[in-house]
Parts: sequence; structure tokens; C-alpha cells
Amino acid sequence: MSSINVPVPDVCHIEVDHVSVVFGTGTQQVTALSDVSFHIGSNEFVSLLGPSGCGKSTLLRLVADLLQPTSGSVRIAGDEPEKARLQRQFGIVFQTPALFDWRTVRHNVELPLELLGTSKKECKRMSAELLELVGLTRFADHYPWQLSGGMQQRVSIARALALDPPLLLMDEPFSALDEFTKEKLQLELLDIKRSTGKTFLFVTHSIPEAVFLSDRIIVLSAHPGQVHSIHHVELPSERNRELRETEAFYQMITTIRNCFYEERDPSDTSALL
Ligand SMILES: Nc1ncnc2c1ncn2[C@@H]1O[C@H](COP(=O)(O)OP(=O)(O)OP(=O)(O)O)[C@@H](O)[C@H]1O
Repeated sequence: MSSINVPVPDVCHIEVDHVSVVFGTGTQQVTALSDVSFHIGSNEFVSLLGPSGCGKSTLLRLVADLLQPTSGSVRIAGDEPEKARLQRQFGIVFQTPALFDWRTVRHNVELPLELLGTSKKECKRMSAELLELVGLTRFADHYPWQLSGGMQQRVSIARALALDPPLLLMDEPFSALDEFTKEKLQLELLDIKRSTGKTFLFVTHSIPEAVFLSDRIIVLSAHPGQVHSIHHVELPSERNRELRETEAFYQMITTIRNCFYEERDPSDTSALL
């Protein structure tokens, strides 16, 4: 395994220390993650990148308190994930939007606020603000089934932001969308990052997506899932459509792609699969 040493962030938001996850027993046993460690700083956008089965979602589920590690520890702002969850320290966006079809867009976004007992007036004010942030003001009274896939995903992003969590966990949120919608939502996500200053942990298996969005990329290798290398994305912090056409962007993609193949027999791609 190659590993590029990168400085530890000044203010740690997420600390993953020597985490391993083993599923099943006996012949069914799968080591999904083996001795994984990394730190993510406040306001950082970090992508977990790797091939199918390398443990990206498992890692995100650990941070989201949906799963416990077999060994090692995860901390969010110094707390265990359970405490962070109870204190609503993070929002989650999954690959499929998982909206309630019988609730309007506005009422889907308001759901977490309603569950907290927020007044109707305040719910309405906040959902209007969030829908403006994701460009869906006009569709507040539509139902999810009246929206495109990209618009539905915007609703789920707005809902994840409803309780104003400092951390957003996103598991391949754009992978089911067409290229045009994906690129548009990537730009919108960066706008949200700029305007809210939140920390993002983003799972993807797309190298260009990880390069375009991230401050740092954690590359995972599979079987068992391990940190292969961690990369600073040396691109201007202002990311726009033109950046995708630059030499620097292509170079970064090549650097990341090559790291999957280095120090191995080029004909042996088993570590990636
Ligand atoms: N609940 C489970 N029980 C048994 N094995 C599991 C479970 N969840 C995940 N695994 C295994 O752990 C490994 C990592 O899975 P994980 O879903 O985290 O990978 P991934 O990188 O997110 O994959 P993908 O990109 O396909 O979503 C895989 O080998 C998977 O089969």
C-alpha cells in the first residue's frame, strides 16, 4: 500500500482511529475494513473514493452511528457517533432520496423540524429558506413524484440541512443521475459549502467527481478495505465549469487513477475489484 502523508487538520471534526469492521462468522466472514485511520478537519470537503466493495458505505455508516466498529474508534467533534446523532450533529443524504410521496416538497423538508416540535410558522420560514438554497422555491407545494430525480435529490439535501448540522454525510448522492444534472448539483453543493461552512464527508466511486468537489480525497482499496492513500486536491478553491477543462484538473484525475495501479503488477487488478 502506498500512503501519502498529509498534515493532520488544525481542528478535527471527524477522527477515525484504527477502525476494523468484520461482518459474519466462519466461512461467511468478511473483513470490510481493516485498521482504517484518518482525520477530517472542520469545514473540509473530503471524499471517500474506491471501487465497489472497498468499504466506503461501511465507513459512512460508522460515522452516522448506523453501525459499530469491531475494533477501533470514531469520534465526531470529540464525541461518540451516538452522542453526535442525538445532538443532531450531522445530516445524511443517501443515493436514493427516500422522500415521503404523500407529503409535499415543503412538508418533506419540514419533517425533521416537526419531529423536534418546531412551531408551524418557524417550520414554514425555515423550509422556505432551505428550498431557496437548493433552488426549489417554485416547487414547494409539489409532491416528490412530480419532480425529476435531480430535484428529488435537492429536496433530500434540503431536508438533511433542516436542523443545520455542522456535518453532512453523503453516500453516492448523485450516482443515479444523468451527467448534466450531476454536474449542476455538484456546483450547487459547492455553493452550499461556501455559504454554510459545513464539513462534508462524501462517498463516491467517480474520480472526476471526487477531484471536482474535494479538498482532500481518501482512496480506499478493497478486500479488506484499507486506506490506500490520502491526497490534497491542489486546485483553486473556486471550482467552476471551466475548471473541468484545465490541465490541472486532468492531472489530478490521472494522479488519483494511477495510485490504484502503482506498486502492483499492472496485469493484476484484483486489489481494485
Ligand atoms: N451487513 C453486511 N453483512 C455482510 N457483509 C457486508 C455488510 N455490509 C457490507 N458488507 C460487505 O462489506 C464490504 C464493504 O461493503 P460496502 O457496502 O461498505 O462497500 P462500498 O465500497 O460502499 O461498495 P459500493 O460502492 O458497491 O456501494 C463488501 O464486501 C460487502 O459485501
